[in-house]
Amino acid sequence: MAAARGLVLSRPVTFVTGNAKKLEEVRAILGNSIPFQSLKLDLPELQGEPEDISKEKARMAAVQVNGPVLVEDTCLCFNALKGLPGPYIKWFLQKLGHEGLNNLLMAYDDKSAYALCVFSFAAGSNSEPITFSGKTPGKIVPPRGPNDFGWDPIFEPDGYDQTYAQMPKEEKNKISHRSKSLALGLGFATDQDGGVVADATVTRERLVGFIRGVKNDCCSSSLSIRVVTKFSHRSLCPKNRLIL
Ligand SMILES: O=c1[nH]c(=O)c2ncn([C@@H]3O[C@H](COP(=O)(O)OP(=O)(O)OP(=O)(O)O)[C@@H](O)[C@H]3O)c2[nH]1
Ligand SMILES: [Mg+2]
Repeated sequence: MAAARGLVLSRPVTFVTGNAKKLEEVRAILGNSIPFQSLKLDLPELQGEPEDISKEKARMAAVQVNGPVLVEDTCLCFNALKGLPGPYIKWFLQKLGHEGLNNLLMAYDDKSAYALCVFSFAAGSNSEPITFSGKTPGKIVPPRGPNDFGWDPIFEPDGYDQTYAQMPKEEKNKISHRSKSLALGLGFATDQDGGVVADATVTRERLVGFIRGVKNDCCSSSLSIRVVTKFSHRSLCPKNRLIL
């Protein structure tokens, strides 16, 4: 296991999002573990794969903030539709509503879906962002529960008989796509063996890129971040945690 050492960033991390509910959840999940500030900005979004969309958001955010940033992109993926609406869920939800989203699956027996959250961290405007993805499997159901956040009322996570919307917030935050992604990226939630509780993937190449990027942007001391993660590829580094 690598020795623990702090990484020093020039400025506190800014979580950039135009979505107040995301911010609320990120605050609840991170608590006081990692200090961060937030900036309400609705960044333009690429079309394409979730990871590329998230990374590009991070690049744009880092330029605007001129410092270390965290962004995320959230997808709701229907297996019968080969992952669509995916990153386009915001527009599908706006145009079709909960009923319309259910109707998209009318022709299919398979109602399974997954919520995917891709966080990207860029240490500064010259750094290549690194992404962390968290995924929660479930199924699409007719809406149940309060309608205060997006598609929460129509997503029932596997192993639960409640939709995200019906679950107490703390319960959702324990198992959500968002908390899994954050757990992987920031080493927030660790299990009893010290492994990260996350259904997510990170490769050695991405970590190396991240470390290089952070080193490029390291300056004077105002915030120290410890990133704890676990290689998901068993042959690469089973049960290992990397502490930067
Ligand atoms: O029911 C939900 N439970 C969630 O946990 C969740 N997380 C995001 N969303 C919604 O899914 C779309 C993602 O689009 P999105 O990632 O581009 O977000 P956004 O544009 O709202 O904010 P941001 O891009 O400025 O961060 C938007 O409609 C969000 O409201 C959620 N809905
Ligand atoms: Mg957006």
